[in-house]
Amino acid sequence: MAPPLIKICGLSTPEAIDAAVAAGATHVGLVHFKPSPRHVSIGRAADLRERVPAHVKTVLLTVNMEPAQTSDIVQVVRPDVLQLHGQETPEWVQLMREHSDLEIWKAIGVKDQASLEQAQRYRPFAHRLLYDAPAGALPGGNGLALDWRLLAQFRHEAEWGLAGGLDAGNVAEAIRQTRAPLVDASSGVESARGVKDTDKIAAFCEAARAAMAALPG
Ligand SMILES: O=C(O)c1ccccc1NCC(=O)[C@H](O)[C@H](O)COP(=O)(O)O
Repeated sequence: MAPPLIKICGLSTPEAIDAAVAAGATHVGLVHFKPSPRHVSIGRAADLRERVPAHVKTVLLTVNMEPAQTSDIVQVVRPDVLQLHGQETPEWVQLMREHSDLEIWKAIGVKDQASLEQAQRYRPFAHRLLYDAPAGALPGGNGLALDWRLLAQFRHEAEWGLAGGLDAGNVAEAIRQTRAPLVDASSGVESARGVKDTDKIAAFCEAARAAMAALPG
């Protein structure tokens, strides 16, 4: 079975990066979106990225940013993965794909079966679909869960991951129901909005690993 993939998103301090790496996260997420309490400037994102060891992937998250501007930022931050978390169209994702060597993830707000089916339009262009709750006050990072039953019933033909309202207390059940190969948490590993909590990060990673290891076959 493939090793479990665990992403901790919305990291904005060196201490939070270190906590996620020490806890065994496979991916760390940097949010570049000014309205977010987790926003990091390009300079800060580049500094934080320097701190991430080679075995952990850095995910840079943007929202509805023009491809040309995104390319400029990518050159400075040098992430491993670009996570598009807005209303970027499949054509937009295709353009990014054609003009960069990066792994590209498209976040999808899942509200019903139809939205899940619509999301498959991104399959030829995105390396991974990241299923999240529908947008709330922010496009993501709202601590809201989607209906996991939708993913459990779906026949996945793309690489994918589960985000939205996950924490140490519910991630095992989320994995049991959906068999998600990648789980992603932000709000659920914070002590206050935008403030990451070392113990919660460690507990989340531990619970996710144990649940993935316990999956049958
Ligand atoms: O975290 C933010 O503030 C944010 C802002 C705008 C777009 C996406 C954002 N976050 C994405 C994530 O942190 C996760 O990929 C995902 O949405 C899970 O968040 P949460 O429900 O808080 O665990």
